[in-house]
Amino acid sequence: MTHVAIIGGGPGGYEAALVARRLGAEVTLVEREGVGGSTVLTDCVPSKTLIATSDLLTEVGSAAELGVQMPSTVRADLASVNARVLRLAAAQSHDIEERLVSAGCRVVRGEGRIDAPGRVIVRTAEGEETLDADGILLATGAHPRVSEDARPDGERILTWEQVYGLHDIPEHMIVVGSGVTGAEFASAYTGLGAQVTLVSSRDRVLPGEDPDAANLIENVFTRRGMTVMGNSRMASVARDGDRVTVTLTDGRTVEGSHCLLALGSIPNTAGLGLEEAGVTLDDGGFVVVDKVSRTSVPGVYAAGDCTGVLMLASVAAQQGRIAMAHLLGDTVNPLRLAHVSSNIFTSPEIATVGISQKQIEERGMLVDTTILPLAANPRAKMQGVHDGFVKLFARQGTGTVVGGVVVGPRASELIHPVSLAVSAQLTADHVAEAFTVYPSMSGSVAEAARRLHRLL
Ligand SMILES: Cc1cc2nc3c(=O)[nH]c(=O)nc-3n(C[C@H](O)[C@H](O)[C@H](O)COP(=O)(O)OP(=O)(O)OC[C@H]3O[C@@H](n4cnc5c(N)ncnc54)[C@H](O)[C@@H]3O)c2cc1C
Ligand SMILES: NC(=O)c1ccc[n+]([C@@H]2O[C@H](COP(=O)([O-])OP(=O)(O)OC[C@H]3O[C@@H](n4cnc5c(N)ncnc54)[C@H](O)[C@@H]3O)[C@@H](O)[C@H]2O)c1
Repeated sequence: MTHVAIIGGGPGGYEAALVARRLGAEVTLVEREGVGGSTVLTDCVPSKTLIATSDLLTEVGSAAELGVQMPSTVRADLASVNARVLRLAAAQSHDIEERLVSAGCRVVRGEGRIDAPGRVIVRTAEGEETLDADGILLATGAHPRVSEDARPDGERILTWEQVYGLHDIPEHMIVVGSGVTGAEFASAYTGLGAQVTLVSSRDRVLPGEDPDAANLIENVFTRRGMTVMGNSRMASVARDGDRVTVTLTDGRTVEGSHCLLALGSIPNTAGLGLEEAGVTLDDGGFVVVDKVSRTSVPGVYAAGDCTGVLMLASVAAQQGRIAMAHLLGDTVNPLRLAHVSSNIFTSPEIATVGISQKQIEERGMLVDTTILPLAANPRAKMQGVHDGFVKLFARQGTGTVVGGVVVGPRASELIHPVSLAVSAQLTADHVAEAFTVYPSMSGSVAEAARRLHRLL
């Protein structure tokens, strides 16, 4: 039987393990922290659980518009919120481990490294174990980037992994970094009632995202009382008792009660024996892979954040599945990044799929674009939703939908018809002709598609 050794138990690793078992391989999964990985224990699952509470409070904040009087004391008990966050994360990790074990995978708690192609050494609490494997998958993820001059102390200066230890809503949270992580936490703590300052090194928040969506969210942030500091690069963070001071590279300072560092991630590729085994890394230390997750060494595959390819849980899982299909001789469809859908869990949410406006402009693609504000949607009016839009991109000539952006409440759900259209290469007319419920937010997806109708 083919033996597969997987290092790392996040979605890149555990989804691969399940596929490999289904394809008849013997599987050993090595994980040093907990099955589910950072996704489940520190990143995706905890942050979205925290955001669920923040969203509820944000919604309650608009109750008066819908004719409901709420007491002014509605507030979150952060100690209970964070206890729930950690409980849910631990339960999900446990569920995934049970799934793996009942599927017949062997899960080893320990630190793995490649000794040579075909051999993994695991350091466990009991000692060392050698695994001889026909195929190896690296799915070791990434960890928060910090700086020498901004050292997290786990109390006032925090990484996103440490915020669940807080028992009280921070009086003034300074979030440094306005990528997806920074924007989500800035939005969440604003919803939870904290004063928030977002320090952005670029001229706008979410620099890598759709410009209309980024402008909208920045306007919402400032309207809700957040201070957004553009073109502001952090040089250092210092703590003095219960105050923190963020000093910017131009000498300005910002003072608050807490600081959250959201400066990006570093791949977990050091100390894994990769260079010695001949696995090529790029300048950032990410494992270089092709579209079927192969590294430069035959039989060694890599998936997820350690590869730096679109750092999303869904992409990590897909890379892992593809790697196992390739290794074990099943039908393989190479990774198609042009079909990926993702969501930024700010309030409102920003969901995107397929090709972006930036890519359209850079590639000079002949694409028609339509943007339809949600404010005109009857359901949105009934629900008091004022911010959001649907934006669709369709190829000129064929009308094929190649991408889209939805900004609004539960945009993560509303994007699905657009995602289906992109992956099935449907035309805007197909999307327009499908019935939508009246009244519904999804009516705006169909209406936007109708606006793309062209007489060919
Ligand atoms: C705050 C935050 C929120 C996010 N929210 C979302 C979201 O909503 N949706 C989304 O799609 N993505 C989200 N992401 C991105 C997502 O979390 C990552 O893309 C995903 O975790 C990548 O999965 P992975 O399997 O590559 O790595 P991980 O989930 O990081 O798992 C890697 C595992 O490998 C283990 N490991 C590392 N080295 C070794 C070793 N030598 N031996 C044994 N084990 C080892 C680690 O302990 C870890 O458990 C978020 C990221 C952050 C930072
Ligand atoms: N909802 C989701 O799916 C979700 C949520 C969070 C993260 N992620 C993924 O994780 C990946 C990483 O996102 P991220 O936001 O953690 O990292 P990022 O690298 O995208 O953003 C970090 C930001 O910090 C800024 N920065 C760095 N040093 C700074 C300094 N000294 N002062 C001020 N700003 C500074 C950078 O310019 C950058 O804009 C992304 O691929 C993202 O898609 C996904």
